[in-house]
Amino acid sequence: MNKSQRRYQPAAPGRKRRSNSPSKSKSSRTITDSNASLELANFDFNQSSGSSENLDQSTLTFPASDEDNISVVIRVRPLNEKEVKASDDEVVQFPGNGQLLLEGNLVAQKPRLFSYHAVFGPGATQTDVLHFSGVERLLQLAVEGFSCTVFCYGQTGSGKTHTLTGPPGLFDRKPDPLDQNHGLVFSSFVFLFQLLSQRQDTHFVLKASFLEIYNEKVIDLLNPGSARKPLAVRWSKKSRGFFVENLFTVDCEQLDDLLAVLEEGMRNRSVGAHSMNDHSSRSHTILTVHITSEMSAEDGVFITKQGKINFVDLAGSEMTKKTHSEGKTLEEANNINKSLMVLGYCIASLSDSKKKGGHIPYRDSKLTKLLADSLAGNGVTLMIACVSPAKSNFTETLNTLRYAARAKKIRTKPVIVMDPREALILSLRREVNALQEENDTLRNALQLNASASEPSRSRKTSAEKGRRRSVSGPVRGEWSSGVPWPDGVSPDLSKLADLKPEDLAKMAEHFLRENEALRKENSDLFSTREALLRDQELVCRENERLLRKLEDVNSVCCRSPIIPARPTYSADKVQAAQTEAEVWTNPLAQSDSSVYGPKFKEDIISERKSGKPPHRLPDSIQKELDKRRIGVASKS
Ligand SMILES: Nc1ncnc2c1ncn2[C@@H]1O[C@H](COP(=O)(O)OP(=O)(O)OP(=O)(O)O)[C@@H](O)[C@H]1O
Repeated sequence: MNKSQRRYQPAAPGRKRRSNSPSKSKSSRTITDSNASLELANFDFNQSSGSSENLDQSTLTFPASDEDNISVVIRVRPLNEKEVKASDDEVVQFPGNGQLLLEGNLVAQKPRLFSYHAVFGPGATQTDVLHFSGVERLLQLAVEGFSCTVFCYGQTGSGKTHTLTGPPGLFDRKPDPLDQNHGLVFSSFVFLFQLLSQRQDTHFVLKASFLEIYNEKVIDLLNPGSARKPLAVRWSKKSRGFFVENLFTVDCEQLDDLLAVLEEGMRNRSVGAHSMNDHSSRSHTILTVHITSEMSAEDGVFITKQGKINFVDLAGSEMTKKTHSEGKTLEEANNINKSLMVLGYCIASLSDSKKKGGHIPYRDSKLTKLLADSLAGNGVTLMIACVSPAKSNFTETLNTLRYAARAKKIRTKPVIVMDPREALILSLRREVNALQEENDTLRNALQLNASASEPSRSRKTSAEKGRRRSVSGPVRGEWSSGVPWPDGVSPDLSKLADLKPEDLAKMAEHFLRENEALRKENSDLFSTREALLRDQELVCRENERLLRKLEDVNSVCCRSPIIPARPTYSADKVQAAQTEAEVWTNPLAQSDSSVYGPKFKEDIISERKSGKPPHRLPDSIQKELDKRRIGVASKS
């Protein structure tokens, strides 16, 4: 990439930013112009502003709460030329408070009211989406070490690509950085570099990758090669997540480098035309910026955090009858719909509180494998659902709004990703500091010439610490660590000056023993922690092994004509459900009473005695079995 050709100003001059007043925090608000409306409800303006003051850097959990829902905002695009020409009616209304009203399509249908974190009307600008969708807050969190994702979902032609990267053609020529049409990705990059420039105490390293999932194949958009060779998606034991093997990542020292990644990927992504969109994305794309930060913490310890932000532009769901897709476009549409269906099942399972802890079919598509962490793992996620206001798209709009409402119920547990060794060193360092403080307190208690207030303060501190360590509090004649006083009675520390030298010597000896006991306790705690970490590692490995086994079993099940395939949430499953009469099993292959019960076993035995085939098998399989049986019979 030629960097010199792509040099931009870090902060685009002349771009007006709407200031977010802190006083508007958590307020409902509507911004309207001639034909625009932007409703914001229950939305924390502080959190979406450019300040990182709210972030508690000392904790390893998400600052708002230890569990948080996926944020969901809706963007309604204006009617397009075709819809205007056809005098299509608008069926979407904006009552305010982050609500959206979808009018009934038929006279008999009731209007439906949905509620989200924010709703952007047709007149909302790209800058409005940047400031009020919460993406700025996500960028701050990514800088703090969280794993963040913004994904756009919606039917084909609803404005996903427009929202993320801008209108079509923007990247056909060298893009103008001042163009107000740039999407969220471009303006996020600018905002990100502004954030980084404010953090002089931290060293940042940025790397970016850009991939697409086209017909269930992962293609590197920064290094597609002439053959567009697909890359493998694998499970990482270390990060406990899926990753794309050999994906090209580019070091991005400057804003230019990030923008060059965006341009390059946009040029290489798969785009096609159908009757509902002339520039339809035929693949899902994931642009990831990895942000590694290194800052000095305490006593020369450096803390490294690995944050990231994913921008996911999903291909639009499409009704192939309406898009008139055929041939290659039809194959693409089927793959798009299939992977979106798996995503839908994952979202439905995750949002259903009754299914908490149940199986989530992430492994059924590449898209869900790569989004697993964003959907329910340790990430912070923002979903932008794009819809059309036109009556002709009523069904698709209703589906998207339902999908989005479900996603809103999903809770994730965001955590900062840190190097485990560094985290351990930091916590050990903190323990050592606490011990040193304790020593100082004890030493202070021994200083005879100290001012009168000194011993009383020391006594208070020691007593407080004793309370912290001992559940039942210090017992008379016994120090908090359990080391008894020589004569069984603790001395009055406020009268240290009156003590005899031999008593003081005894006391000093006692404090030394006390200190020794504390060190031992500390080292015991560390050994326990080490043992626990080892146990955890073993459990993880075992889990890993079982998952691999499960995958093997699945793949065997899917291949075998005898064993029914595991129900997967895919088009196949729906088809199978529709033709239930065709679903069959081979009970001879499975006679485990724990699965089928004793009655089932008896049935099989009686069926075997009667010589009847247990179930009607498909003809081709039955013929094959008969052939083999004949073969066996003639041999014998
Ligand atoms: N909010 C908007 N304001 C103005 N034009 C818009 C808006 N949203 C979408 N459009 C226009 O509508 C057309 C279709 O949008 P876009 O290609 O972004 O849809 P999409 O959801 O990404 O579709 P697909 O899933 O087929 O890729 C584009 O010409 C785009 O510029």
